[in-house]
Amino acid sequence: MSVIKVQNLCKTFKVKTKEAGLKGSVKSIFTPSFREIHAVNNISFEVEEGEILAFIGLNGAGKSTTIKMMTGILHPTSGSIEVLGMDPANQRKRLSYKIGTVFGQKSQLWFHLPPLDSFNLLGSIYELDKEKLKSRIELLKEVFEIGDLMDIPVRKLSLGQRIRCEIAASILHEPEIIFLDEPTIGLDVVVKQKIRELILKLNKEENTTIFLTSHDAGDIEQLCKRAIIINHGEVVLNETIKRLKYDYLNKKVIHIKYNEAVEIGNHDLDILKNRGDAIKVQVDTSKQDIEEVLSSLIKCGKVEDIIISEPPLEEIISFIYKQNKGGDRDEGAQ
Ligand SMILES: Nc1ncnc2c1ncn2[C@@H]1O[C@H](COP(=O)(O)OP(=O)(O)OP(=O)(O)O)[C@@H](O)[C@H]1O
Repeated sequence: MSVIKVQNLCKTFKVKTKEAGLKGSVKSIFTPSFREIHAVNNISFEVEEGEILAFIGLNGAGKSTTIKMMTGILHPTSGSIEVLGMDPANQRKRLSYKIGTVFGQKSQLWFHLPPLDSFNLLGSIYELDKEKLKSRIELLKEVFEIGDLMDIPVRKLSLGQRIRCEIAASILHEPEIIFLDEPTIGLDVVVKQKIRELILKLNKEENTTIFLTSHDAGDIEQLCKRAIIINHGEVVLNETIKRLKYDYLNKKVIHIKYNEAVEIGNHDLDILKNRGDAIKVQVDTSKQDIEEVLSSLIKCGKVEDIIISEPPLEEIISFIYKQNKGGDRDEGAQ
């Protein structure tokens, strides 16, 4: 069953333009001119109940504008949105009881208050029964391991601690859908992994539908089953992660350091860099078994260090854009 239905959605912003200098400023007062930014340009997609969907694109592609329309913050210019059978723009309050939002860069917790106070305030806003709120807070304290943080003012929490509290706060009222906009931004790898585990647990145990935007390939690979990629406010790809992995997320880079210079031999390897004692090899996992490549490299000499990395998501998205003749951008489409 689809819990989100978006059809031919458009959002156009009208922004005032001004010529440079004092003359331009005066002219813009008496004869203002405008230009249009088509932030979201005729997109359609659906999200199934219990799905974790990645909604990705480079800066300025239209992700936040779409989320804002789906949560009722912005009104569409044209097209339609249905979230849990409701029209977000006209039923924003009713919808807010059923959805949760986390904007990684903005806090919904009161900065100078401890999380417990914010949780109690949010409980009142969502009109939760006192006993139910208490037991929900107890459960979230345990699952999110935030029991020790509940009395510390939010401004004194680390970013990772704050994000754990943010996500807990966003699901206090047991929403059916949560919108996570960059939930792991700025976090170190260990905390990132913890947040990913919590998101998966939430999806599994409460069957919460998750609409996720992220610039982190790891988030997408580990959490999502499907990704929608947008560019210039248009959907350029709507594909399963399995397919995406096969087509685009299949490149891994092995950095290997030996204690002395080695001879790699006649292997069928895509060597990006060879310093003798340090070698960088790219593996296309859809064609080569990474385990086999690793074991052949390990046999070449005494290994001091191995790192396996993947290309940044931006690189992958740019590649997809080029394939779809979209081109890159960091500003609004005209
Ligand atoms: N209130 C606004 N007024 C005018 N233009 C806007 C407004 N909000 C967004 N835009 C423009 O719409 C386009 C899409 O912006 P949006 O914030 O949706 O992108 P995004 O994909 O979320 O980018 P990012 O990853 O940087 O957050 C951009 O060109 C942006 O400048």
